[in-house]
Amino acid sequence: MNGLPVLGAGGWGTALAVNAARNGPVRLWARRADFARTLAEQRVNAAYLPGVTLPAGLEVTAHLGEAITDAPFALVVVPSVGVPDLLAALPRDLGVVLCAKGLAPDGGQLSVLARQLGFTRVAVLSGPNHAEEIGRGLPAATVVASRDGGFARSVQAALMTPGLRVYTSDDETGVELGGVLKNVMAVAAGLVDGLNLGDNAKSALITRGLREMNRYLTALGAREETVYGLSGLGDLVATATSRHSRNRAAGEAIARGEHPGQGGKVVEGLRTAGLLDAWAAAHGHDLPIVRAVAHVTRGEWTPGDGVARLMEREAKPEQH
Ligand SMILES: NC(=O)C1=CN([C@@H]2O[C@H](COP(=O)(O)OP(=O)(O)OC[C@H]3O[C@@H](n4cnc5c(N)ncnc54)[C@H](O)[C@@H]3O)[C@@H](O)[C@H]2O)C=CC1
Ligand SMILES: O=C(CO)COP(=O)(O)O
Repeated sequence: MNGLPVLGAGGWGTALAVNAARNGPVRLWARRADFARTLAEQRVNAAYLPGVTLPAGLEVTAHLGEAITDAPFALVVVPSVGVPDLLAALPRDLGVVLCAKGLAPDGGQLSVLARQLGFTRVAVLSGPNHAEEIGRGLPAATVVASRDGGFARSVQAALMTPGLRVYTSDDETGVELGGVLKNVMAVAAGLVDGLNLGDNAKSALITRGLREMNRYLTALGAREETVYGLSGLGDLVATATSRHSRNRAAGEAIARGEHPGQGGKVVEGLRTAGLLDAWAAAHGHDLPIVRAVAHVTRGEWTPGDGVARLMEREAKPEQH
């Protein structure tokens, strides 16, 4: 086997693999052998990305060693909970492109964890990128960020296609955390939708959510221009307003008193809200929307309580 390794055969891994196969061979790794066999035989990922045919240059394997042999780098596209174990199983001289939009178990960045584990070529990939649209080849743009500019450009070359415009950045923290935070804001946007609070409320939520993202990201060293780029504002808009978003749909379900599960597909914002709320409490940061989402998703506040607490905060200038 040869080609670009894409590790994780959910919706996003499959869409990235289909896109990269326009440039050359791709090896898609699925954790479960029976699932890998089904994908290889049916040439479609009916469970996570229905309606998208797997092209001929895309091979599927459940053997991790086979998937990465002789490859300079791999895309890591499993949900954030699975990233630590997968990284631990990879050789440290492999470049890793972290594509999950979630946090490490300690609430820190997955890119920081990768470096702690001994990886030296680390990049993050994030942007307004619904798998359902990229899998179909609809036009989209994304960002690959790495401290190592040469590595970012290699990843850019592997993923840039007529359907996907890939920009580079050296602001790893900004690009990574934009995608993490916007998921929580999308859950909040779903709560607004499910409660039928209207367009003004949704717009206020998105705008104040962006302000909250800006406070958190810049406190952690991100550049403000990154917050207003594709991986920040771009992905916030894409997710908070999308019929595809599982995070938005989970918020909507909670507001209606239903279970937030999305048919076995990962909803990163639910886990992230709790981790970020704990981080904010421990470090004296004010993240009111994150706090409301964490309390509502844990069932400690009703969705109505969450809205009331946000509306009743102290009066202040817009810039604060
Ligand atoms: N779906 C999308 O449009 C996009 C998703 N992402 C991010 O990509 C990451 C993966 O999401 P999706 O592919 O959408 O998820 P998904 O819910 O479509 O599929 C998850 C896949 O990961 C596998 N998996 C679950 N736990 C695992 C583990 N511990 N080790 C290995 N494999 C495991 C599942 O079997 C499944 O194949 C998430 O962090 C998500 O936020 C980022 C951009 C777009
Ligand atoms: O990250 C995404 C789009 O950029 C996908 O969002 P959801 O996980 O909410 O579906």
